[in-house]
Amino acid sequence: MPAPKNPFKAALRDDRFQLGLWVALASPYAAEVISGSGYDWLLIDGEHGPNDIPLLSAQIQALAGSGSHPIVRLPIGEAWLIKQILDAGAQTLLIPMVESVEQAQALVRAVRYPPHGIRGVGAALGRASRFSRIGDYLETANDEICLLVQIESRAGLDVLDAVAALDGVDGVFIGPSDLAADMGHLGKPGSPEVLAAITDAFARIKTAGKARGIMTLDLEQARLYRDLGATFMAIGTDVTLLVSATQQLREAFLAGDATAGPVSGTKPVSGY
Ligand SMILES: O=C(O)C(=O)C[C@H](O)[C@@H](O)CO
Repeated sequence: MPAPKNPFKAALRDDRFQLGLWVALASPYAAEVISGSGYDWLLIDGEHGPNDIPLLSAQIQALAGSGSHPIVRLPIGEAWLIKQILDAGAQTLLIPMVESVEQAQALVRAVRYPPHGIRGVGAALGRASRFSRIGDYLETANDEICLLVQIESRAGLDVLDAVAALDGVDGVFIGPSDLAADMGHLGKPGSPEVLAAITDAFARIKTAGKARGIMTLDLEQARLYRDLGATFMAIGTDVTLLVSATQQLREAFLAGDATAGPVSGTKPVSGY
């Protein structure tokens, strides 16, 4: 029995657009709630969410069987962290702040077993092999791992073509917030200079035949990014949605406007 197929990697290979959401509440319960909302992927954020390996693993478990594929973002692309989270069952990783070809090459090797890489052999202890119940895991795992790297600085843009061309890099995610900050537009990812850099980056990634990823909290910007060729895109975060929905509901009630609730038109399950 081989390693589980990676539906997200297959979709990228077929150039099928994938819509996602950022999940940073560091709660398996919240992740499971969100997994019923129909997103193709959910980004479990180990960089800016207060997550550790056990919590990241629990959120991967919470999404099991849902239609939302878990993409785990590690805080840094260290081989030992990659080994742990792959053994825990992650099949798609997003690694932030890639700024050299050597760094990207090391990431490719970290997600692959020898002789093609350096991933430590221990999956028999982890969810990845269904605790050794997948007998052919070692021989079939490499092909079902999807490696996404983040280019989110001017240094990263300088090496983008070489990074995107690497065998084993399946997609490149442009981090608009960090890229804007590095370009001198802190807090302004929609700045014309940043948008021009993203537009150019998407074209270069497409030339390399790889998937283009991005995220935004602005639906108008999301449609623009989609028109620019985004292949996988997140359009919100659990944290900001929770803040806005709870605040809007209170304000609507206090204003006496019962129709303006953030989820008006959605009836709770009967017996609520
Ligand atoms: O630079 C970016 O933008 C990203 O990498 C996404 C952010 O880190 C995400 O946390 C939303 O703010």
